[in-house]
Amino acid sequence: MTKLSVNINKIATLRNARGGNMPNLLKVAEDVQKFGAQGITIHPRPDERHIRYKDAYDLKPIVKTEYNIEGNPIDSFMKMVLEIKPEQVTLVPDAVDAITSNAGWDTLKNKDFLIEIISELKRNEIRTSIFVDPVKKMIEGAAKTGTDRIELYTEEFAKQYALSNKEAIKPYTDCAILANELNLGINAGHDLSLENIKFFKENIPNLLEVSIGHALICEALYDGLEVVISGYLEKLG
Ligand SMILES: CC(=O)[C@@H](O)[C@H](O)COP(=O)(O)O
Ligand SMILES: NCC(=O)COP(=O)(O)O
Repeated sequence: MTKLSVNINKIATLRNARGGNMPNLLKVAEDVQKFGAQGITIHPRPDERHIRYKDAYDLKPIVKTEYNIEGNPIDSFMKMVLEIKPEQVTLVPDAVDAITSNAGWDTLKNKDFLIEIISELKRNEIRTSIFVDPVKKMIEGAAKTGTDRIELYTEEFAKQYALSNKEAIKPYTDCAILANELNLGINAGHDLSLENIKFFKENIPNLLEVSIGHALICEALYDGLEVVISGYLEKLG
């Protein structure tokens, strides 16, 4: 089974546009779970332009499924996740001013740093995942960091799929086979959508979890969160 974790960053973006509490992020998180999503993902950024650190704390008692917090493990991020203790922390090597995530870890160059951060998270009984490009030597490097899982960075797949280039799945499938051999759990995310998710899932052996935000919220503008979430669950089932 592949779990659907809904990234609610965009709900916070909309709320922040007017400075009030509409839409209510906590209510949306409750409803998303009620509609069947098996997790909630947030990716707070240092400028707090969407999810704020306070939201991350407020969400803790609301998330009854799996709480996944993503981000660059700068000091303020680590302090926060060690206090909140979500089920999973996904490490992403974002630049401070990145518009969105745009690269996976170089797991070779950052090996010692990742080992240190991952050990600290695991000492606190938090499952770890690290965001990686579909490049075999980066998967091999990931296995040496001690991480529980990898998150395959799927932007390039999504871009090529939209151009009908289905061959673009190959590096993802190859890396997934390797990750399975190395006993790494496999998550995936970035630009996954109702259009491309079924094909992606069918080609990734043992895909444990996808985190989806941007497309899912855009799709929900037309069809509503409940219908869209059940659409994903059907395709992931
Ligand atoms: C790691 C990843 O792909 C997502 O977390 C994405 O970066 C969401 O962040 P934004 O909502 O800031 O684009
Ligand atoms: N980890 C990926 C994520 O949380 C959502 O990415 P996107 O669907 O907003 O591109």
